[in-house]
Amino acid sequence: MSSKLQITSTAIHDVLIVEPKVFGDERGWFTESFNALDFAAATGLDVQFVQDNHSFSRQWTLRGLHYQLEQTQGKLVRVVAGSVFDVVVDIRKDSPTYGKWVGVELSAQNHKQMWIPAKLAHGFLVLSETAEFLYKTTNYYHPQSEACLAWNDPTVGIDWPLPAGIQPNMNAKDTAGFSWDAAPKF
Ligand SMILES: Cc1cn([C@H]2C[C@H](O)[C@@H](COP(=O)(O)OP(=O)(O)O[C@H]3O[C@H](C)C(=O)[C@H](O)[C@H]3O)O2)c(=O)[nH]c1=O
Repeated sequence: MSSKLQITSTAIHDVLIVEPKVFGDERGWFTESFNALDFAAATGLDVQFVQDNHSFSRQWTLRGLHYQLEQTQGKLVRVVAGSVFDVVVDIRKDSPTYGKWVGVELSAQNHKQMWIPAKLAHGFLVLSETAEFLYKTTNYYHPQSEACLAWNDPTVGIDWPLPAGIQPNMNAKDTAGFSWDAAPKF
């Protein structure tokens, strides 16, 4: 166990919450948001990241639930401004947690990160007025094989923290996401 990283398991067996040590002082704080050696030591994983992504979203924006069928991407995700409810759905047919979902609040305040292995559907709902979402991926963007699982499929039953009467702010692609039954799986 790395002295600088706290790893917590989730209801999906290989989805991990990663919490880096935050060093506070009279000026503010410092943290190593990613350290390859510490990450490997704390998780036992050997992953190489090839792309960093950064998105800005307004409150109640919901992006997802996305995955790539080819060039599948492992993701290490975090929030640097505001807060989001980050969700992962297990779409691996041979997984003991197939069909299960996990949701965790990631925020600039809690410094929590989520490690999401490849072949999982991922999305998030913005809880704060705005949010900035950063993540590292283990493979490159491959739009031609992108798929989207519907955010509100009753079979998956994700319990999004949406206030009554509020509809999520989504693009057309995500609004037309596959139902659980129709969604391509691994
Ligand atoms: C993902 C991506 C997008 N783009 C371009 C394509 C579009 O012109 C524009 C917005 O793309 P999109 O609407 O797919 O962005 P998100 O809805 O934030 O997509 C992401 O949302 C969920 C939460 C994920 O986990 C995925 O990493 C990713 O699918 O950025 C790129 O140029 N490179 C990229 O890697």
